[in-house]
Amino acid sequence: MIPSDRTVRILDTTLRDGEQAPGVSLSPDEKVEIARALERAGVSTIEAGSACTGTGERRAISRVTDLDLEARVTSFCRGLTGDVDLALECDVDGVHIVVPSSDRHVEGKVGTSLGDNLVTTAELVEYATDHDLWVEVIGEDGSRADLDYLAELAETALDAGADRFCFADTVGHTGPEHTAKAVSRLAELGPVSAHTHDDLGLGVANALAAVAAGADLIHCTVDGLGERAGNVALEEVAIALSHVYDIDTVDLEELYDLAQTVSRATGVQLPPNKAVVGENAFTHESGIHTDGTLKDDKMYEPYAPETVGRERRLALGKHTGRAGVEATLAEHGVEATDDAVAEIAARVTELGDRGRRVTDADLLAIAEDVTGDDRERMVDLLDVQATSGGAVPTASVRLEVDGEQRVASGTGSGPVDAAVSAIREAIGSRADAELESYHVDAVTGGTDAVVTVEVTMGRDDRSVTVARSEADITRASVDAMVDALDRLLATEEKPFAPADD
Ligand SMILES: CC(=O)SCCNC(=O)CCNC(=O)[C@H](O)C(C)(C)COP(=O)(O)OP(=O)(O)OC[C@H]1O[C@@H](n2cnc3c(N)ncnc32)[C@H](O)[C@@H]1OP(=O)(O)O
Repeated sequence: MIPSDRTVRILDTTLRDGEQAPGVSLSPDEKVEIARALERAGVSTIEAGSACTGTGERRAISRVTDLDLEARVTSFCRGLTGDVDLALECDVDGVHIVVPSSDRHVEGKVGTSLGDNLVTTAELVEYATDHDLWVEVIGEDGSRADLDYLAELAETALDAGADRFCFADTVGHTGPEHTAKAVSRLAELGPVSAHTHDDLGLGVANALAAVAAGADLIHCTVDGLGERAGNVALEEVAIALSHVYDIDTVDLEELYDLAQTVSRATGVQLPPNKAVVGENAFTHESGIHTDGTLKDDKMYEPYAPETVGRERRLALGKHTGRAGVEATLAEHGVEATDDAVAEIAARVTELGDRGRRVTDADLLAIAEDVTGDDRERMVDLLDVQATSGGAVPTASVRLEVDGEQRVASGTGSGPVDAAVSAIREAIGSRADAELESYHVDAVTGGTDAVVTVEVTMGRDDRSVTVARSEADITRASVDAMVDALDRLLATEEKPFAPADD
């Protein structure tokens, strides 16, 4: 049990351990952007990188220290005074001195002895504290170390002046019982942190066990990025401590923005089912859940999506029931009789049965078919042409807008971007909408693959999702966007300015 009056702080290591995820490399600008987002969330410490890695990394760490944040900014250092010197060059507030603690790491990796390792650790801590650095000593591979030796190492570090010692489950090897046993032993000696990895999917369980046993600083990464299966995810630790134990760590409302910022910068997409920040975390498709949620929004959610800066969404698919159909139609200003709703729900399920995700546009088309309500299109795509490969990708579109033909062209970073500019030019700014999301999936293999483009466009407080499948990605994208625009504008009176708008 963790009492709610415990103070627990978050140390974020996205910029160091998170960046060690294969394929991830952050530019100095990206590190700065993420550090600012971490500061907004209120983490206590930002491990900005490993100064020993090279001049580029040192430049990036220095950019973060230059921000003069409230959060303590630190660097990873191996057990080498040279690494501490390099960290000092970046003007960090503190260092994590990583020393081996298991026999495997002491003898097999660093090639020293258990006794010499203690001596070196004490010397390094004194060296770093002499330079006015905040010092955390991390006993690398601590979960596989002999616990008596780990405690001796911690005592040596603390006696030499280290601010804290960190229990590291470096390879994500252990479980909550051993974590609790080790951390409670270390906590008798002084302040303890915990650094857990998710190789067994036990990162959060071990972090919470560490807190229960006395750790008061938890190393995390945003989105759980990190070596191999990753580190424990900041958003998961923060929400678990808040929701289950009533302990505040960071500003929870910042979590979604933080997750998106890191995902964009690293190029690592979030799994849809990821706790807290995944696309599906507050999305309901199945009929029973949707119906229950519409009756009481707490019915199928542990906490409100707004708590973590998100919104609830209803999705359509194989498991949709009448309540979900009625609510989604209402969002688009469509009313239907009970019989029509039942028929539309049956057709949505049928479409879902074919393995398709059902979009808003699908639902509205089914509804029109069932109710016999024809509607006039506000925007229709007559033609699109795009060229790429030259200096500037360009596109031209011919649209029918409110009964009148409009032709426009645009340029962009690629043919799709150019086509979007052309559409914007053709419809005018008063009828513009925001492209909220854009996904492309190859449905078939090979260079002749059919691609499915799914776009969500929003205008005021409404959004519409449309999917199109074609061999030509530009055509599919433009078709989907024009359809979404058409659906968004259909409920408005005179959304278009004159042609010369
Ligand atoms: C659990 C963790 O996350 S550990 C952090 C991992 N982070 C990194 O590796 C940071 C990025 N790494 C790098 O930029 C490079 O590996 C550098 C600059 C640190 C070192 O590069 P190189 O000199 O080419 O060494 P290389 O990468 O081949 O090997 C690592 C060296 O660090 C030593 N080392 C590893 N851990 C420690 C430690 N805790 N204390 C002292 N030395 C250590 C190894 O023994 C090895 O030294 P050796 O070549 O004398 O055997």
